Amino acid sequence: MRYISTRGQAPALNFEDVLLAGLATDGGLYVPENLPRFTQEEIASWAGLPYHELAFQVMRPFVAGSIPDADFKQILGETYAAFEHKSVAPLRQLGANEWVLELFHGPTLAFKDFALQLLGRLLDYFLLKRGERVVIMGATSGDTGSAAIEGCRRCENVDIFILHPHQRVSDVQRRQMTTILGENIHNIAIEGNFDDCQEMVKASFADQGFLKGTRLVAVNSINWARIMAQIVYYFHAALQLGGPARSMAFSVPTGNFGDIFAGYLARNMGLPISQLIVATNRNDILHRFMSGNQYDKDTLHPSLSPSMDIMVSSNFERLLFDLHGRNGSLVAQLMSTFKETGKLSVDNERWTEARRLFDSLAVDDDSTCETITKVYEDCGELLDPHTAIGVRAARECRRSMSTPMITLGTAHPVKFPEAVLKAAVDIEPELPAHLTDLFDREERCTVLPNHLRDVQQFVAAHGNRGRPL
Ligand SMILES: Cc1ncc(COP(=O)(O)O)c(C=O)c1O
Ligand SMILES: N[C@@H](CCOP(=O)(O)O)C(=O)O
Repeated sequence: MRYISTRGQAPALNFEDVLLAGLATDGGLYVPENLPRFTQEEIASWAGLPYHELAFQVMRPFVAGSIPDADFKQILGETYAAFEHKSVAPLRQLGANEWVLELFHGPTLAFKDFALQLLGRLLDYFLLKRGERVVIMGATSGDTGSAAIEGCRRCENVDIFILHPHQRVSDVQRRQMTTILGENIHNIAIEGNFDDCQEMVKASFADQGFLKGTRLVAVNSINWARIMAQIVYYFHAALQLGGPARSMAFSVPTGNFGDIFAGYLARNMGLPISQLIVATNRNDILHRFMSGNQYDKDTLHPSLSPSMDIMVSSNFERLLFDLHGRNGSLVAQLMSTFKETGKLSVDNERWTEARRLFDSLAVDDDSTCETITKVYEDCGELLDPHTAIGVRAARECRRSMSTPMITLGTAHPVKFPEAVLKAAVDIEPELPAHLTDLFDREERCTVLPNHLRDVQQFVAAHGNRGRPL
């Protein structure tokens, strides 16, 4: 399998090199040159497979040529054994033909574990073979950071730097990152917002001189391997509810457009999906694009769903690439206009196509809390605020009552006590056994100003097991 850049100018890479990259050298994101497509019979034959075996079937074409089947199977077996629930991603029924796919039974209680538990193992696999040491830089609004640290903490050849917006992640999220101590683990709190953190990571890919020749690797969803692993659970959910013989609808709490892009790919790979709903919080650039063809930057507002406090949405570029017939020059022009003006719109035909592919809704904090309360009162399921946004959008945008509607349950409510408290439900979620002492653990974190140079100097000074590069 070969991967090409959405801006058309960077060299095509194989899976191993794409995993060990971040942004392409032309600033684009990598996508498969040809998407695999499965027949309905093939998909149907996977019913009842354990999660790691289904993952092998779905992801095998993407890693072809880079990992022998036996090694990939072993890595997947180990990856999904780290999840608490025997189904790995169980479905919970909320109402008539209405479900939540619980993606928070991994070690850090969010959907990011599905890809980052795998990514850490894949990095170890390739880096040990190559005898190479790399630096990881990641930006987080709370969940990617802890999942990346947890996924990579035992990697022998990795130094990891995670940037989060200072005082804009929940206490549980922060502590899940800052209490993992190790000479190769570095948490940096940036005096800015998530977009500032993400921009610094992307700028570092564009200019890697400060790394003195050490390779820079991404753990955010700009890394193709993240998207690849997130495709699997769409198949897993559909197969449990009678797919592919019947089609499904999915509602996806959305920020960086990675998780829903994985659903869009699952549909293009042959899984019958009749509706995909983009559910945002009040930071609604994606909803403004889907509903009015205006992908315009706005002020980023802190919300009760902090992990989705994102304005510039990385994977939107991957969609633009498809909408523009995979023409990299057109995408490069659009992205350059967006960089200069903070605004982007597409021609009417392409926008109509985007609207055919996705429905969307923006949900504010009050409606988020209302939904947490209602769902808890009606069926005893306590939603986290991100999932609640998905459920709200599912209920408001649903097109057919006879099609199963599945909302991705992206995080465990215990990570967001503020929203749960505001929703005034009579239950306080408890941290699972492996995290009960989270608030007693020592924290380590460096606060830095919102300046790229300070961050790059910090990385250069600590990038070799805490010593200078
Ligand atoms: C809990 C949670 N829900 C939803 C999202 C949105 O996912 P994506 O960025 O892939 O759109 C994120 C992070 O971005 C998250 O942490
Ligand atoms: N919500 C994310 C933001 C980063 O998104 P990613 O999927 O591109 O890593 C977070 O919690 O960090």
